[in-house]
Amino acid sequence: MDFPSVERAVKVYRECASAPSLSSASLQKTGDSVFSVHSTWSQRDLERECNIKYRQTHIVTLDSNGQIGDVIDPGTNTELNSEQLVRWSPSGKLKAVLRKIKDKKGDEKQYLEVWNNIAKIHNINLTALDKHGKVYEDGEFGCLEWSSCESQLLYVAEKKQPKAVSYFDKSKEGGSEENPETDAKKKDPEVKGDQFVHRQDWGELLVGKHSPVPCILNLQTGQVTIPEGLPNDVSVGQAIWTPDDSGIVFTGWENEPYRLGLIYCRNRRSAIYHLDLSSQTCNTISITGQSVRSPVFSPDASKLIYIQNSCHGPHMQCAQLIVYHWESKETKVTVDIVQRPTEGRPFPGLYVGRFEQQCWLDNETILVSTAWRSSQTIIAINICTGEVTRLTNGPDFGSWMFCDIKQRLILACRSSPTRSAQLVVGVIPQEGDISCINWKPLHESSVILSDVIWSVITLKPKTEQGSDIDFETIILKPKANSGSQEKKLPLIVWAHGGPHSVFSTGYLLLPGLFCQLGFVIACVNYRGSIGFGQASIDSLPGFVGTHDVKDVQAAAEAVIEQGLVDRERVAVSGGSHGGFLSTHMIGQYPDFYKACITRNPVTNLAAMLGGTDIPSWTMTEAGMDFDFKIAPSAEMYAKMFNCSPMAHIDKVRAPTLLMLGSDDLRVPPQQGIRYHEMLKARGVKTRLLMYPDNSHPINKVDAEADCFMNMYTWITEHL
Ligand SMILES: CC(=O)N[C@@H](C)C(=O)N[C@@H](C)C(=O)O
Repeated sequence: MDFPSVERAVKVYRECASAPSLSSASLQKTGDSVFSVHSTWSQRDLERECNIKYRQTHIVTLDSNGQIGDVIDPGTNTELNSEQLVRWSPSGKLKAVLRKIKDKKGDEKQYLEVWNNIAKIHNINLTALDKHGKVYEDGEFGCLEWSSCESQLLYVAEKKQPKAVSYFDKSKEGGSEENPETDAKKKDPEVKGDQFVHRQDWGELLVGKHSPVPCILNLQTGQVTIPEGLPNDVSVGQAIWTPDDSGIVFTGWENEPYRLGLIYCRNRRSAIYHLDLSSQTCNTISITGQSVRSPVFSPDASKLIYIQNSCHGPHMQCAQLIVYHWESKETKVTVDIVQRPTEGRPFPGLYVGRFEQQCWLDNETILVSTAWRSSQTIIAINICTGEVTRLTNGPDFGSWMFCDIKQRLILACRSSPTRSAQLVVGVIPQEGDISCINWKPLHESSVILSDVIWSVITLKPKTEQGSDIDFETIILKPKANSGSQEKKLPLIVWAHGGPHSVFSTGYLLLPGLFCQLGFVIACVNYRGSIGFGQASIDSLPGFVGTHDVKDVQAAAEAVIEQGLVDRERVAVSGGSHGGFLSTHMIGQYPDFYKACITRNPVTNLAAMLGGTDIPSWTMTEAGMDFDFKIAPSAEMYAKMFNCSPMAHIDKVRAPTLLMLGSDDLRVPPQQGIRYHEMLKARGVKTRLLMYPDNSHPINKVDAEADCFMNMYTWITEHL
């Protein structure tokens, strides 16, 4: 078959990759029945080789019936690359902005600004205050919270460490009149001989984040204080004010005995704490020995909700929703873990990282997005009864992210495999069925793949164990060929990473690109994916390399049975655990797959254990309990090796492209390098691309684009 030219692939990449992705969106009430929608987007800029950030504003009015009236787009997109966090005050009159700026010497400085509707009214140089290290702006720990009286801001930053100096540093032996700066710095405590002490951080994508502490900026004095009374050896994040501003509530992750990588791992031991600022006493609110996160107060301040799941086992799990009554201190599980959804009770459970800042419809109902089989769905939860109502379930958009709620106006972002992100608003009915929402788009999707059609198929597993758990596959087909039997198309089978994550029917850049270029794509949500109940998740550890492999193969066969695909031209792709699966497929089905493309693949669990930021993961997925003290035995290493792709290396024949991020702390590049060397030594065609300054996702703009073009040329050369 003639594949589209490389030039065509470049053009399609430019078009599809130009789709902006939403970073944040919020609603502000700006008048009677008038709301403004501020959204921040990130977009690849191939010319500048970076992601740019910009803000868009829309105005939404409600008519006399309380329904959406006009949507006005003033066309005021503004690029904003120095803003790290933005937070509107409770009254909506002030806006706090954390900004990162390079000074004339090229050193990075962080400022906290406050704006009113006319101008900037405060600007505090946090770096110059020198009370703490960098402010956290990530999605795990980061926060920026206004006190209810709008005079204080709460955020999280790296704890200031005593300065480490050499025993031989003469400048430290005494101040001098010529060097007053040295004298001033001498006021800070100094520790001799600590310069090279290893300080563990929170791992992949959280490099340099060791010991976050809460910080309070008083806007009247311009002073920052780090509250006293914090628990020892706990990393503080997601801090919020208590309703009367007398204290703070936060998530604290245990630092001891050592940190395990936090990103993509919602099973780290943590607790919800309440610190009383005047008495400087700190108490736990949640029970200990769990993994908890995201505390949020109800609007009437009577209840605190948070998310809880086990701190043992799989890295992502179905979670409980906990309600804590602030006065009585009583705790209740309001939404429990769902083992197996059924036809009568299809809700598959909660899979939530963090609640949105404003998630309350009223004092009883919260709104949240969660994985629901192969879609991302907005649900409403009555926290008194635990009743769950699905608010989004249309055929056109499979991915819905809840953004904000003001009064009964809801702001959401939706997408599908053929349409990039689109902001929509709707009004939640006061009475009757709250899922009857007429959604109104604020703009068109910036990319529409009109030549692609998508569907989801449900499959039964072909293994005895766990055979009662079904799984799904998202299929993308080029429209022109979807009805034709004559010209069969090449197929790419795609496996997601994790393994406990999911492909949702939102905008999928790489699968969409390949489909635009004439491939059929099967994105497999094998057993163990999130969104299908806890029993599905628990069915995989101990069976990786078997159950997941069989499900991926069953999905490939099912798509071929539909008659559109040429079974002689099948390739496999995936990153990380998806790379583990891709390399397994070419080892276990050497006649079936004609090419393999993989990003930072796990190829040998036994070897990964010593180099990854999540040694616990390698043991759990191989079916063993992790203990912080464990020094694995030879049998344990054997178990990990035996379920790895490396155990099948002798059978591999498919040409294999490996793309590695040199700075990946999650799956060390040696995993891919060794696999590449083993293939070379066996005469199997292979190519290794190493992307400097890229970590696990390989998502720097130039690297990502280069990955795609190399994937395309590799596949078209070998299919
Ligand atoms: C928990 C985790 O990070 N596992 C990795 C091996 C993995 O598969 N990561 C996923 C999220 C990825 O796609 O990179």
